[in-house]
Amino acid sequence: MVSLALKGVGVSYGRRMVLQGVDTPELRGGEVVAVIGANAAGKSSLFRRIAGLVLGTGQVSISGNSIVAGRARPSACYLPQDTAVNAVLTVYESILLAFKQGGSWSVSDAELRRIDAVLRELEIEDLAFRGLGELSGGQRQLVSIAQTLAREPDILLLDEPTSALDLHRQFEVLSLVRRLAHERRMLVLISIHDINQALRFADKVMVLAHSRLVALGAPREIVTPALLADVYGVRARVEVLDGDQPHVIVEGSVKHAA
Ligand SMILES: Nc1ncnc2c1ncn2[C@@H]1O[C@H](COP(=O)(O)OP(=O)(O)OP(=O)(O)O)[C@@H](O)[C@H]1O
Repeated sequence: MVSLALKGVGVSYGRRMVLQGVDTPELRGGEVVAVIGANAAGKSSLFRRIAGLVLGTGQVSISGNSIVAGRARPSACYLPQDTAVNAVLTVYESILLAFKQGGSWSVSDAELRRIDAVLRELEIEDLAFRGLGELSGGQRQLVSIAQTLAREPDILLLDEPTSALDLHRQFEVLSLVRRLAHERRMLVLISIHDINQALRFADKVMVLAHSRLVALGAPREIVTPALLADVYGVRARVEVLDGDQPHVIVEGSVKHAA
């Protein structure tokens, strides 16, 4: 089973350090880890560092092997926040291309069935032969997710994958990702601003603030009013709804507290 561990990981852009000293215990396949934090906290930078797309200090180990930036690493697949659109391709072609990246160009029936299954699971079969350029923002986001899932990576780094999706689609995508993580023993790191979705779908929460990892653990233990005040500057309470589901209710800003 795949595992990921970070030791003293840092990221700088030029002389500006945006993350430092990020240490984690071994995160294992089969888990969904929500990475949360305010805007510019370094969530995308951490993902790029894990994917080997930016250099930095410390050590990223995947299944015990240290990762070196710039080397191809098919086991970790990064879905960026903003994905470029090649308007010439159809949805199906774009998924096929993403899927075949770095591999042979022959396509087996089993591989075509895998793409069909991903389209079906994301409920976008009707888009298969539409051009990418004619899709809505949410539809494009679903296609990007399909491209990533079709590759069946061991580690999936999803950077705000539901930011453009409606409520139904958010629920469906997060449920699917959670199910696939558990079934395929895939490790999923997902950056997400909706704390309630993180509480609902993640097995663990990782919190970035003040250029550091400030907390990592079970969502209901980590997400407390004190943490929300520190990380987001909000006054909030956590209520248990539907019997067992914790839910964050934001009441105001710490700055404007009486
Ligand atoms: N390519 C880059 N060059 C220089 N600075 C960068 C670059 N990418 C990100 N940064 C800076 O690094 C910091 C962290 O950015 P990052 O995108 O990792 O944050 P984030 O937590 O993903 O933010 P958001 O929630 O707003 O998407 C920010 O201050 C940002 O301006």
